[in-house]
Amino acid sequence: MVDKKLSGAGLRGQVAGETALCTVGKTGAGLTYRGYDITELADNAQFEEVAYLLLRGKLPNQQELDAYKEKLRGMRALPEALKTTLEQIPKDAHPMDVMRTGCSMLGNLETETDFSQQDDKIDRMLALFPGIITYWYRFAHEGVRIETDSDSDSIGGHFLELLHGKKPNELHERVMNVSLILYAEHEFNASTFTARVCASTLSDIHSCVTGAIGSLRGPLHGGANEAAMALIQKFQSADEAEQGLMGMLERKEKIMGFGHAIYRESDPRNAIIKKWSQQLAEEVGDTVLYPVSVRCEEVMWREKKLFCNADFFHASAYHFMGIPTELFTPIFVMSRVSGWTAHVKEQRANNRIIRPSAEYTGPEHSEWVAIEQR
Ligand SMILES: CC(=O)SCCNC(=O)CCNC(=O)[C@H](O)C(C)(C)COP(=O)(O)OP(=O)(O)OC[C@H]1O[C@@H](n2cnc3c(N)ncnc32)[C@H](O)[C@@H]1OP(=O)(O)O
Ligand SMILES: O=C([O-])CC(=O)C(=O)O
Repeated sequence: MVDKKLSGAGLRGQVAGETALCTVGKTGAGLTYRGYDITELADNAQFEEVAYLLLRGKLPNQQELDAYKEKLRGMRALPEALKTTLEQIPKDAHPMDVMRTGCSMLGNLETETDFSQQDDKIDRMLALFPGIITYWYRFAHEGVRIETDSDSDSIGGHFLELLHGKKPNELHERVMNVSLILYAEHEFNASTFTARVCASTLSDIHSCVTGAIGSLRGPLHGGANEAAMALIQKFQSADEAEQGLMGMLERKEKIMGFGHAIYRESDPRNAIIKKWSQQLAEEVGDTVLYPVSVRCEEVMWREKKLFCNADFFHASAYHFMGIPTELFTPIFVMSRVSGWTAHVKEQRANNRIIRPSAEYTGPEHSEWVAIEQR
């Protein structure tokens, strides 16, 4: 993909606005949040610290971070009416639809009536999203009504604790933290652009995020981590994976978790999550999924010069932590809500309604035909 053209359909390569939040692929491969390199953030930061950076414009000092985490911990309780709504959603619903409904319902219960409330509304979503998805999931699948408070100090640890009903080990909490950092922000991707378009009409924050969840759901965007899992699970060995992929490429099928709209050489998030996936594979004694994933990566590069994006090794990493596949994209939501809402704030601070033009390709003039003559 080295000679990838950033032009043509899909608004590719067109500047659609300004942002001080993020650069993607500036050197062909890099990713920065407010100037900080993603590798450094993943190595050193807590997700809450990164959310603060995106939403408040600077890294917090220790006191600020402690206060921010304390605030988020205090906002984890689900309103009763939201629990009732979640209990109505069928067991076979897609969890992304549950997230969308959960966010939308929250907007009814705790409406943002004035933009001066935006920071509190955003923090509430960050604090509440793990509870929304796990409350529904465990009610629908196990028939239990869980408490959505936990002692966990981090959003990632909180999610795992609610999902599994017990404290995660240190490695799992760490990987969740890294994963949430990697997924937090990515410039004008489809879901973020959705949020900004909605914000540009001066709509409320829950509408912006609800729309963004809908855009993230698709397999060409956030849904790719689930699709990647479905792919690697089909194979019993690396050799079988190679054979399977060659067949798919011959049939010109899309391989989910590969390629990117902006990066030309690699997605810097891949090397990071791949390393953690390997550690988790060692922890669980995996001898299939990780080698299968590595072989897929090798074959795709050798055959198509296509590289793994952020989603591919997330699939095995999440699986090794016992996370059901259908919850993969909702985790993306728990993280990206920080980026989406940082963009909403940025859009609101310097707004003009986003309304591009279209190239008309329809008929020049159509003669009116009465209904009985059609
Ligand atoms: C966190 C994220 O959202 S990352 C993205 C997650 N999405 C996926 O993993 C889905 C699979 N990947 C894709 O569909 C694409 O690579 C996208 C949507 C990410 C980017 O789309 P585009 O920018 O339009 O792709 P691009 O212009 O690089 O495509 C070039 C060629 O490579 C092909 N190609 C791109 N990705 C893939 C893939 N994963 N598998 C097979 N072929 C591919 C395209 O079909 C295209 O071929 P063509 O010229 O014969 O039509
Ligand atoms: O930037 C994109 O088009 C998709 C992506 O990787 C993301 O949103 O994380």
